[in-house]
Amino acid sequence: MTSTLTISHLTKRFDGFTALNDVSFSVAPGSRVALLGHNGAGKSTMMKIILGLIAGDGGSITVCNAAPGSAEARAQVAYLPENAAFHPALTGEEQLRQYLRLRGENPAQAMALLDRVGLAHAARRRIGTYSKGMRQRVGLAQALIGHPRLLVLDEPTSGLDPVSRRDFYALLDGLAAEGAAILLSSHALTEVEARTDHILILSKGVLVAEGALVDLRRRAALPIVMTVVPQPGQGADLAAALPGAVPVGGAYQITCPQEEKLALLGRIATLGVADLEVTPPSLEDIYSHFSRRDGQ
Ligand SMILES: Nc1ncnc2c1ncn2[C@@H]1O[C@H](COP(=O)(O)OP(=O)(O)OP(=O)(O)O)[C@@H](O)[C@H]1O
Repeated sequence: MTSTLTISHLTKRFDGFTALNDVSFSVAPGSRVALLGHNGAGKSTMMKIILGLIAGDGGSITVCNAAPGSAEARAQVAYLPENAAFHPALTGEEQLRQYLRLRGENPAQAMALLDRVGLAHAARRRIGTYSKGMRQRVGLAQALIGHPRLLVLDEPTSGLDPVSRRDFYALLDGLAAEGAAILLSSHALTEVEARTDHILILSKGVLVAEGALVDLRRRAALPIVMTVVPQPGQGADLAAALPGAVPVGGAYQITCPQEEKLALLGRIATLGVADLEVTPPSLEDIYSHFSRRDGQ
């Protein structure tokens, strides 16, 4: 399948400072890709290059089979900045109609777009009265104009409450299911872990890890944690049978390397415990592992 976005050996320097160093990756249609990295890692720089706002210094980049920033690419790419700003005196509908006109589309689509992002009820209210979550939805509605093949979203859920975040990702899921490719940056690793298919980790301008969460987890080879709940009155026996187990609120936690997981599970099963929970390393653990390896 042809990639919607292909970046090959991309390098960007600012006055001798290397913001992106030999970065290569691609984004397939219908995939939800998270771009992670510390402050200053190069995420925004990458997005600006994808959008054609600035040029790279080396390497190549193809956006929807076109050069970034070309009319062909711009027609197929949508961007949502972290803090989308709108005219506070316009209603949601008026703002959307204006964007539609600017994109050469029929302004009558405004209500359908607002409905799609759950804002139809507030379409005739001024944006100045909208909450942050509602303004983000206006931004997303604007980004949906013209059925883009690639959505570039810069920290789209920052400042949103948990329900708004969930709704926002549900919308993205629908777009991805229709074949749109989504590249989003985020510092909210827990939600990224659950809602994206592919993860890119940038550290000081270098792509230090890339893959599905399950691949990154395997490559990081971080220990897993087992939480074992003893049968009533059996805590001391359980602790004696599992050297290294740490008591935590009536249960015992054991940390073990991935490769010893199954053997340990077998041993625990013979002990007749009341309950058992296996916690794999989180994306936060994996992210720290790959970022810190490079001195972050
Ligand atoms: N126009 C510029 N001139 C000089 N340096 C720049 C310029 N734009 C970005 N940089 C530098 O490039 C590096 C990457 O910046 P960038 O904004 O891409 O990081 P980021 O990963 O988006 O960070 P954040 O999470 O804080 O938004 C930083 O060190 C930044 O200071």
